[in-house]
Amino acid sequence: AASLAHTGTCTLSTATSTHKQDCFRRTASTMAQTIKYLGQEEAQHIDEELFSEYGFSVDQLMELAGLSCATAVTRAYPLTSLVKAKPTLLVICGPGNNGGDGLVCARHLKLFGYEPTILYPKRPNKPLFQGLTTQCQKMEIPFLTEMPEAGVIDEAYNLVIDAIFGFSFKGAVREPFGSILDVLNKTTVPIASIDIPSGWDVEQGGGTDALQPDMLISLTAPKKSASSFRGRYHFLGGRFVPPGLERKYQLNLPQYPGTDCVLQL
Ligand SMILES: NC(=O)C1=CN([C@@H]2O[C@H](COP(=O)(O)OP(=O)(O)OC[C@H]3O[C@@H](n4cnc5c(N)ncnc54)[C@H](OP(=O)(O)O)[C@@H]3O)[C@@H](O)[C@H]2O)[C@H](O)CC1
Ligand SMILES: [K+]
Repeated sequence: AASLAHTGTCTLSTATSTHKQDCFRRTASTMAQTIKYLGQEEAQHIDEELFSEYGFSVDQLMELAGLSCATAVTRAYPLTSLVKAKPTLLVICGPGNNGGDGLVCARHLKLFGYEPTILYPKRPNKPLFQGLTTQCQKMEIPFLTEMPEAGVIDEAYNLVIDAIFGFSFKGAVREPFGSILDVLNKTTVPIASIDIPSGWDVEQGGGTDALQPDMLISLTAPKKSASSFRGRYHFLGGRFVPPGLERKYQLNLPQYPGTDCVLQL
């Protein structure tokens, strides 16, 4: 029965439970195709409208986005599943709001029992990011002063969280992030990318030498590049979209279960 293909939830009485789970996952993923995959400008317009028309502040949405990311990570990599003796994670934060999501995510993961370490090489001189950095320091999360070598990362951490670039990334990667991405490409530890795998074109995806994350957490709605994602876990987070905005952009968001802030696609 396991070799039979289904497009709906399997009702075969002879099917194994694994087969039924596979069928269920395929059905969910077929349904997920109806979600709108956003272009770069569209994602930026939605973001701006959330602030200008809908009255949100950046810190509010960043908190919800970062909490979604931390929650999704706990679903995909529960504490009990980690292979290293300690539940260590490396969170790499970039210079924009994607990096801010990473700082919030790290803080919540610490509260969830993980041991995050942060690399934050380019810190914007703005109260929001200074506050998020202080909060992480007060949570006793260590900050690295430089990117470790690939072998050291593989030895020391269970997972890398990529919060380097999000939907405003454009052009060739500038330093110090080019070297950081080069190291990440040499690691074997799984990578969980927030919103976009860093270095990927937001719409076209990554080239042959691009990062291949094990997990992608799309915020608000997936971006076009998410259709090239081949990792194991694709989650949707950022459950804050008002109905008028969802209608205007025809996002066709799936219903989040109950009070959950994430949904596996
Ligand atoms: N509505 C939502 O879903 C929300 C999502 N959030 C998160 O915010 C990011 C988008 O944040 P934004 O600040 O607009 O942009 P990024 O984080 O993607 O990056 C901007 C910084 O990256 C630098 N940059 C851009 N291209 C390159 C490059 N080729 N090389 C090096 N550096 C680059 C850029 O530098 P500049 O010098 O150009 O200024 C910026 O510093 C979204 O993806 C979500 O993760 C919000 O948290 C909540 C709402
Ligand atoms: K990212």
